[in-house]
Amino acid sequence: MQGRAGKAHRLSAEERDQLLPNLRAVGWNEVEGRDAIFKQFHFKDFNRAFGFMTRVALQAEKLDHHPEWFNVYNKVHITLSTHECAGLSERDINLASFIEQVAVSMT
Ligand SMILES: C[C@H](O)[C@H](O)[C@H]1CNC2=NC(N)=NC(=O)C2=N1
Repeated sequence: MQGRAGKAHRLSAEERDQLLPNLRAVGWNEVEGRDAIFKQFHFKDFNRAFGFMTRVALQAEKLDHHPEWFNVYNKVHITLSTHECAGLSERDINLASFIEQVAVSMT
């Protein structure tokens, strides 16, 4: 069981300036009116979309940090935020980074 990836405090402005540009560069965007990030993923088919979700889900369990997500056929919409601090924490950044690795391997 991996420990929790990072503390659950809201990211400071400096941390955001450091950490968010890399995620914006691959399509993550801040959510209007909520301290969260969002990205839409499109896969070739449902199988790949659900395989992606399965791999992310297993990591979310290991990290005890879970996405908010929606799936219809080959599309997966993901919102990340840390409920404990009602905002973005490094756990969200870590999970987003993992999600990107899985997504790249599922194209
Ligand atoms: C009890 C359990 O450890 C907590 O509810 C975990 C579960 N997964 C979580 N996921 C997210 N995104 N934020 C949390 O604060 C959180 N807390």
